[in-house]
Order: sequence, then structure tokens, then C-alpha cells
Amino acid sequence: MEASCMAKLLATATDLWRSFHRGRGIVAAVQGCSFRIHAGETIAIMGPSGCGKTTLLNLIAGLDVPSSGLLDWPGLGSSDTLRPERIGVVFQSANLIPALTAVENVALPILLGNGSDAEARALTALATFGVEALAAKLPEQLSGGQAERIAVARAIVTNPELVVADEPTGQLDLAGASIMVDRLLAWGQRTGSAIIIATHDERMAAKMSRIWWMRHGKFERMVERSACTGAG
Ligand SMILES: Nc1ncnc2c1ncn2[C@@H]1O[C@H](COP(=O)(O)OP(=O)(O)OP(=O)(O)O)[C@@H](O)[C@H]1O
Repeated sequence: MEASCMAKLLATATDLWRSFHRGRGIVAAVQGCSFRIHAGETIAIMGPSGCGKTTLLNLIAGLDVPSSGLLDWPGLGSSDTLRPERIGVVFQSANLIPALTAVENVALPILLGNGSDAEARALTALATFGVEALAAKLPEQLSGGQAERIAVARAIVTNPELVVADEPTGQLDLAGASIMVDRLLAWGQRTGSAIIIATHDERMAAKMSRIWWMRHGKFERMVERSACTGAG
């Protein structure tokens, strides 16, 4: 699905700031960012280490609250009902639960939402990323790249309208990263979901319809390839 300004507005932010106390000082990790995210959009957040990508993703996913500014999810509901149904999250370094098998990890968001057919849906999500054969493995038996594929399967298992992924391909080689992102984008096209990934890899970012370049907590440059420019 091609995103357009007619597409459902999922999230909107105006002059978003997030600061942290560190020692005696304050770090302003996100500084005055404004944007809109529509259904079907694919967005890469790029920029040097420490520029604020993870902090911004955590705000968009409702995992953290801004220090100031407005953040709203008009198409997704209130901030306390966003996850796991409406927003799927891929954390940096996969973050699988060690005591659960791959399929149990992937089924977890469905079980948390009291959904049905959790195992069957988890197997389908694993198959989307070609890792259904790993269903019975524990995280300690997986390579970093396999764990990343399973973490992405977990993020899409509830068919969320927005997927937020923090460096989801860091452990994969170029070919593996490309296949995984292609499968995620194909899933997004089928479902009409929006996908935002933070990445250091320009080849992955080039697959997305928008690129937000960050520096020192601010949007330095926004590259828009789709008709809908949601900045500001
Ligand atoms: N909980 C926290 N407490 C204090 N400082 C923090 C906290 N979280 C992030 N920061 C600081 O905010 C800034 C932005 O960090 P963030 O993790 O968002 O950057 P990033 O672009 O995701 O980096 P990377 O590419 O290395 O993952 C950094 O200076 C970081 O040290």
C-alpha cells in the first residue's frame, strides 16, 4: 500500500523533548522533534551513536514519556492500550525471554492480550521470517541473527498497525539483513501497517519511504520519498 495523506494518521508529535538527569547535568536526548506517522509509511531513523534514535523510538512506542511537547496516537488509541496489539516493538539486541522457547516468545504478546490460537499464530509469524524450524529452541541455542528474526516475528504476531524496531538487523550479515527487512516490508504492505526502524545501515534505510536523519537529538534532515510529508 502506498502511503498518502489520505492514509490514517497513527501518531503525531509536536516539539517533543526528552531529557535525562546524568550526574549533575542534564542530557537532552530528543530536542524539539515534530512529525506525523501515517498507515503504510516506512521510516528509517539514522544518525550517529547517541543522537537519540532509541529515545525517540521509545517515545513513539509509548514506552517512555516526553519531558515536554505533545505526543498523540489518534489512530491507535490511548497510551496505555498501545502495546502489544496496536504497536509491535523490536528491542535492541532482541531481548527474548531466556526461559521460553522461540515459539513461546513469539506467542507471548497474544497471550498477554488474552488472544486465541497463540501457538498457531506464532508459528505463522515465525514462518514469515523463515525461522519456523527454530520454534522449539531456547534463546541460548540461537545465533544473534536467528534471535533477531524471532524478535521481529514477535513484534508482528498481533498484526499491529505500527512496528517500531531498534536496530533489528545488527547481528545479521548484509544478505540476511536485506532478506529480513524485505520480509518485514512485504508484511507491512500486506497489512497496511507502518514500520519505523532505527538503523546504522544506509542500505536498509534506502528500502524505506522516508529517512529521518538525527544529530544531537534533533532532526537534521528528513528525506521523503512518498507523497505524504508528515514532518512538522
Ligand atoms: N536512561 C537514560 N539516562 C541517561 N541518559 C540517557 C538515557 N537514555 C539515553 N540517554 C542518553 O541520551 C542520548 C541518546 O541516547 P540514545 O540511546 O537514544 O541514542 P541512539 O542514537 O539510539 O544511540 P545508538 O545508535 O548507540 O543506539 C545519549 O547521550 C545517551 O547517553
